[in-house]
Amino acid sequence: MTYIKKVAELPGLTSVPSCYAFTPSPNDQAVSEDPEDSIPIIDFSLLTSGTPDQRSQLIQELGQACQDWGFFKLINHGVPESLMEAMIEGIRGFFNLTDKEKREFEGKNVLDPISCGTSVNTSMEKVFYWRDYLKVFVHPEFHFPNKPAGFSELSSEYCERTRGVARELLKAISESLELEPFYIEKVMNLDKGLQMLYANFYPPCPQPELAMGLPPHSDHGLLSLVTHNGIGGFQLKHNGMWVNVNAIPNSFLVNIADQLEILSNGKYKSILHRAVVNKKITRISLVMTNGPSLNKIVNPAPELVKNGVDQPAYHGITYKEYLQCRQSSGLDGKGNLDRIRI
Ligand SMILES: O=C(O)CCC(=O)C(=O)O
Ligand SMILES: [Fe+2]
Repeated sequence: MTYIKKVAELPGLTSVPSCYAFTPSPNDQAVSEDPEDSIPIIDFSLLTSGTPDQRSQLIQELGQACQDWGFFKLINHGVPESLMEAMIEGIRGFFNLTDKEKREFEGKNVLDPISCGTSVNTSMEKVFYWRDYLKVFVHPEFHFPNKPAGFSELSSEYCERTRGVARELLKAISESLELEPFYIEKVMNLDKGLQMLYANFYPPCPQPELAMGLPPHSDHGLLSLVTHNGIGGFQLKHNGMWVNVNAIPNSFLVNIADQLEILSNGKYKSILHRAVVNKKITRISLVMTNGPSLNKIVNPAPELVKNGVDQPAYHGITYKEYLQCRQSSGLDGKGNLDRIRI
């Protein structure tokens, strides 16, 4: 297995090696011409320190964003910008380690607390993605590579802060579903909730139209908080078209993930998104997924089944099994969720 960083740095590389070249389908390449201005923006500070009126107005906007987009940009979230920037530099430092150093952290199994590698699952793929990754379980137990120096301490703080933001958002999302504020927190056992960090490294690519950073997929947890180094490449699917999303500086891109789609019985749908690559600049992204505890069986909330739809739309499944199925079937749109749809 060769890291894509190494491939991209080969002197005189002018074309994509065939094992990274996809046949582009015209349908899939279409990107919406609409300005991205319509993507909802949620002001987190109104949730935590707004007046009761501002808070309830915001919860309504949040519910609308979850329903219409499954996605929003989060501003004024209280995580220091310096910490976010330091994390991106920590990730850069990690991928700049030697191959030998990185190999120490290669995991074998989907439930290994630390793993790094290239593409998504090279043992199954015929064509590889233009992406190196580091994936770490950071809660309920904090694991982390011990290199580069200081990165683990920084990450510990970042994980705790983003977990706090996610919990506050999940409280508001519970309310937007007309459930009591701590509903999701309690039924998902968030005190033992699995939080995972994904660091993605996409080096420049000589033919970005042939390669793919990450294929269309939805995230597996409840809610993901994404940041990046300011380089475009994140696209989400909205009304059948891909929309380019550029982050507002110092904001999070927040997406609804599969367990929240199940819990809400499909009222809030997990969003399909992907990462495209570019010719000039390395793109780094940092994704924090916040999920239930591993042994939690996730079901549609009975309160929501009674209130709206007649029948549960998904079979219950433990989060652990869900992760294992996803790993063995690969990143395939929303295929993993489709398997448990009733
Ligand atoms: O690189 C990105 O912006 C998105 C990454 C992503 O979707 C993921 O790691 O799940
Ligand atoms: Fe994702």
